[in-house]
Amino acid sequence: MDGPEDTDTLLALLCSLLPDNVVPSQQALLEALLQAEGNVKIAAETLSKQRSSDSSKRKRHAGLDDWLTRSVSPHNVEGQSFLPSSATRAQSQLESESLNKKPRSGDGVFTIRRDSLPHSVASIPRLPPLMLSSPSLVAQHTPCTLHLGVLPSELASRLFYTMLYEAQDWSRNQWWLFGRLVESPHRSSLYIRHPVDGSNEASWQGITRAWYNGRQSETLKEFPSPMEEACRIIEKTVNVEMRKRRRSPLEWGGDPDDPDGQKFTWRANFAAANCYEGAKEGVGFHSDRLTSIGPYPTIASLSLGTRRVFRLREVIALDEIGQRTPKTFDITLPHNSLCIMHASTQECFKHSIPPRSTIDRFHPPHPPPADLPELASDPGNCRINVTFRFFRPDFHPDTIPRCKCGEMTTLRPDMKGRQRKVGGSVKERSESTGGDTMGYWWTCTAGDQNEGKGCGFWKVVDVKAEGRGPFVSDYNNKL
Ligand SMILES: O=C(O)CCC(=O)C(=O)O
Ligand SMILES: [Fe+2]
Repeated sequence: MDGPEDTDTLLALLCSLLPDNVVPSQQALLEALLQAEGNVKIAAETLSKQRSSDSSKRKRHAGLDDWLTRSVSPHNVEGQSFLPSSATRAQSQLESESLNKKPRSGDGVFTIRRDSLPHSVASIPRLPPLMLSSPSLVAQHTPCTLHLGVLPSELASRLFYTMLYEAQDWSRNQWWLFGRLVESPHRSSLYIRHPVDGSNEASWQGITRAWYNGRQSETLKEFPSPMEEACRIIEKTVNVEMRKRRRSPLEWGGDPDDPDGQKFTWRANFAAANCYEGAKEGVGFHSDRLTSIGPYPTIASLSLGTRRVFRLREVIALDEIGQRTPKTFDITLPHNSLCIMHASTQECFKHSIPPRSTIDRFHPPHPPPADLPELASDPGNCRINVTFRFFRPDFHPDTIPRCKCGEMTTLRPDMKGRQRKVGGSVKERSESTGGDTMGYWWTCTAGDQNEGKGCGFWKVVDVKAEGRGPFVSDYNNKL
């Protein structure tokens, strides 16, 4: 999973730490986070303790709401994130520094952070999530498709048990936020498929460092055999689906033909696996890091075990703010379902697995494989997610620009349309002309690990000058 870039991740983390009977408003959550200088554990303790004195607090929250609303002015509606995302770090370096500063004595916490407050949290009304309860509704409203019962039932069970066993060694991602080390509320791991483009595994090791937010400890594991079996089936499903869709110019165009002469073949060479144990584990809103998978990637996300809600939230461009409200969609992902995040999902939406108060118990339809050692986790209480991805050779770690910290930079889409030349609604961006209207940055994210201190490096991506490709657009030109 990716490092946190925004308030939502922080809010999700905070929610996951709260007892079921504590359900504060978003403003109350933000206030607690500010007071705790971003330490989610302290914020959670404060909120839990404050619960008994609700009536006096309500008065204070109304005051804060009022203050937040008043603080919004046309020139500062820009930031949707509580923390400036790395993509905007250069222009909001000062904000970022003020966020990392400890409050001076006598400073109201709101006074010192006035410029960096989450304007959009206060200013952009959020529509309640719309539940998309069938594959056709998913396809109609989002750039994703949902495929139920995608694997043979026995293989789905075998892969579930295998990954649950593997998950015992997975770790929680960690990163620095507000000067504190925070931890993802789920465990994850990265897997490599062999052979990868004829290159040796060592050449991809750099990717694990970036993947695990700079921690070198993890080594790449190979796909276990049921994952390989599943991957072959999933590749077929993805290719059938992709061939029905219009391709975006910046998508990978390097594997134009498969052995059957079909145009464009999607394949997976890496997989990121996640394990969510119990109702409270989840992942906050994020879009997947594009550094290795490039623009407009296709990601095939397999769900195994207990069903959970996958939440997608539109990110609207700055010029759309005030004109329309970003939509949020909930998709229930049952055991053995595949959600394909097609091209543009990462550019136009953020996604999350929100924590719940309860989850359905999962009854695996098959017993564990006889040769598998005993599991430490209760299978009825867990969800395994495997996201199959294609790491592009033209975005190999050796070719990724380094920032002044000496670390690999991160590829970020210009989700809010800051540098977009041609205006383009989310619909236009997701449907066709993505390559023409979407810009990208290389940005420093070294601060995720280095006690929050990055160098603020960012530069606009120029895929041609950087010698990347081939893209779908290059392929089309040759026709
Ligand atoms: O568990 C899921 O369905 C989502 C996982 C995810 O967002 C990720 O691995 O980046
Ligand atoms: Fe993700």
